[in-house]
Amino acid sequence: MKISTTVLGHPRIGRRRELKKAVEAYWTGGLDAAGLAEAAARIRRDTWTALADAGVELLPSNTFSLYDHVLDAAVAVDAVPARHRDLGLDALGTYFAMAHGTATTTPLELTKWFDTNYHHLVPELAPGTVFRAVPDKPLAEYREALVQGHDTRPVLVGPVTFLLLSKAAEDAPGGFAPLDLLDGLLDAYAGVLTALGAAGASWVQLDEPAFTADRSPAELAVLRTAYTRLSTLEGAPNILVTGSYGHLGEALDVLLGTPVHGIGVDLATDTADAERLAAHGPTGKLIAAGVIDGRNIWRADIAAAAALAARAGGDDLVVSTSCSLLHVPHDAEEETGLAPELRERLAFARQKAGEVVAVKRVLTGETPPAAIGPVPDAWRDERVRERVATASHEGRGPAEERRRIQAARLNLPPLATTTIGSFPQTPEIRAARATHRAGRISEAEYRDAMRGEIARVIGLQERLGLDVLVHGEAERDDMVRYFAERLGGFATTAHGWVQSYGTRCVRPPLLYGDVHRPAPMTVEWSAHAASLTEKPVKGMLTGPVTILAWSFVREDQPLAATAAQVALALREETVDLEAAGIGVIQVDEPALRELLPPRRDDHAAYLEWAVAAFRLATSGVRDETQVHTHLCYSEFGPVLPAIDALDADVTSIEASRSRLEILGELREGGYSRGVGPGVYDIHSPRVPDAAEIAAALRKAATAVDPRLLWVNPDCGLKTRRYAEVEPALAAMVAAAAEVRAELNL
Ligand SMILES: Nc1nc2c(c(=O)[nH]1)N[C@@H](CNc1ccc(C(=O)N[C@@H](CCC(=O)N[C@@H](CCC(=O)N[C@@H](CCC(=O)O)C(=O)O)C(=O)O)C(=O)O)cc1)CN2
Ligand code: MET
Ligand SMILES: [Zn+2]
Repeated sequence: MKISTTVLGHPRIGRRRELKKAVEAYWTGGLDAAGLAEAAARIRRDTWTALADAGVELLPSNTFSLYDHVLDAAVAVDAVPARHRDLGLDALGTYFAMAHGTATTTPLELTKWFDTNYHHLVPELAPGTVFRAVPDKPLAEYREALVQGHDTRPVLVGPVTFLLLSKAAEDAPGGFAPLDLLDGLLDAYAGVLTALGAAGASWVQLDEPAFTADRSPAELAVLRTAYTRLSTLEGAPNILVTGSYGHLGEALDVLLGTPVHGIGVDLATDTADAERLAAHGPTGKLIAAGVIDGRNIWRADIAAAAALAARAGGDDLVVSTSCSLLHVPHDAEEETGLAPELRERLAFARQKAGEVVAVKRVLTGETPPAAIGPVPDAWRDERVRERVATASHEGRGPAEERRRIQAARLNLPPLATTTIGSFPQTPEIRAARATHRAGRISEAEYRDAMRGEIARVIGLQERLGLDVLVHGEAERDDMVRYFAERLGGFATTAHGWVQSYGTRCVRPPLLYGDVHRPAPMTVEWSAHAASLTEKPVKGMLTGPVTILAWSFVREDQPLAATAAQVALALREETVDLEAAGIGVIQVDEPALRELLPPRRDDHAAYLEWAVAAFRLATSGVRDETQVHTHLCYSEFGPVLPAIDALDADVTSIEASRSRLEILGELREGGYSRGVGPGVYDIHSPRVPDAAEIAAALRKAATAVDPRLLWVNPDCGLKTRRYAEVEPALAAMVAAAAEVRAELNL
């Protein structure tokens, strides 16, 4: 029996976010293309060195990306939309134009990468799309590693997942589906693979995570066709097909029936594929057993992982991670500020590479597995457990009734305008936070700076004529981390950055113990904002599901139990906000869709606890207090009934990059609550004009009852600059007035 070790991918932002800094400097002219290339090469070198030092034998390449690996895949097959190609920019310019648009062109749509907090760009395809192999990037990275002494396995998004993640271009005819383009795409992939083979690569990894979700017989047939063809190509490397973020199930049987050379399974999310492989008997293929969880940061039980790998693998076993390590930070050893009993339980990318090697050593009998001690008693809180056991999420009156009471209290115009919560995080705000953290300004000085910022943001919203104001979230470095820093049971890291999209990164908190709220978290800021204006100010909280989704969560109890603890803490906060006179409270759940399991069989159980947690968090306030929620970043079809069950009074929802498609779905579902479909995209620096927003509003008003309609951007404004935000919001307010007059509301 042969055993070796690998990881399916690696963090690519650099240990200190060097990539973010380099790319952003390139955009603003502070760094030239050569400087950017150098920074990128340093990160790749560090990655290969780190993996080799950890003892990993089979190293991947092309796991690096300047922005996004799905965008890279689109470029590798020349799937560049005409509007970006026609800009006439150089390759790098075209690449970044696809990623974030220009003053005159919209970017590709951005959406969630499976059930993770990573976001990928969505390739746009049309019947006329002509694919062509453009293997430059994987080839260059393969050769670069080779020069450094590493014969790597280039990694690409698999062709079928590529098509399933793509969307039909806006001008594509009705019946067109990206899968129609399979033949042409396989030709292009064949070109890329044979180029890599000619350069000396003996293996490539093609990721097909789309097959850990339910797939139709037709889609499974496409998988069979694709891999039968690609694995019998003259001159191509051996192919390792991986399925991450769930079990492959039927797709595993399909792949076993093709001549593909290796299969990677995610056994950390679900062990079902190990059973399927064990039942199958000898496969004659390399099996990459993903026993080390690529998505969470708790140290693995090495003995259990070894047993699982042995069950899945046959004569040619590769101990591996369940997915790319893209979703975890670089190195837990750097977190010297954490309590030792917590730090010793953590495994970030560097430790996970070590775990893969440790599993092999156990399997080969070289070393016994190290044991992990029991969870410390101090992490339990019996009072929290008691309160959760007796909590109820009943309490508010019927939605219709609430609507009437709130309308009388708030006295808002139809098509009321608002924003999603955050205003730009300016260099001044960040600098104030950095100097405060460094101890160079006092708590009081920092608070004064934030209060001043709130006053400025309130003044701006009054000048712009918005109807429901926000305090702007200046005091929050991140909408989850901010709460984690104020809740018991959480810890935060100093350097634990993870890429969210492009150059945007987050430091997910560690949720290790029972959660409780020692003191109010947001009341001071919201009350200050409300004291500065006659208009209603929305209190702003992050919901329980999103707090879990964007943290690394304990695994010693069901998520539902942890969610209820977080929800109770938030409920206490809503009650305090209400008591402070805040009449509108928004509880953001942008990650509601994200945690939805890939298999339909698992949806109901998830949605039940997710909805229950949201309702627990929001049902403690009186009927006259208007509860808003905000959802973004996904296709919401599968969770529409759950959105209704949240029982929020108003829901704002990302819609502009997906061309308001959500509205049709809402209408069909008979949605009868307040709804604010995002009328412009805030993820691009492009400033919309009033005519374009008015057009979006007219479209929205035909899809839902205009009396239910709110007017707001797609998401918060924290990533934008004031130079973009002010004209965009002015255009939004003007468009609302125009359409309000037209509709005679
Ligand atoms: N957790 C989470 N997930 C999410 C979202 C979100 O808001 N939060 N939004 C969606 C989209 N994702 C996003 C993710 C990140 C950012 C974002 O803007 N991130 C910032 C970092 C935010 C942050 O923590 N800022 C810190 C500053 C951290 C920092 O850079 N510190 C410097 C030093 C301080 C300085 O000089 O700024 C350093 O460590 O080097 C602060 O404001 O205090 C970034 O990448 O630039 C935006 C959207 C989906 N998922
Ligand atoms: N209230 C938050 C904001 O405006 C919601 C963001 S959803 C990713 O930034
Ligand atoms: Zn949002």
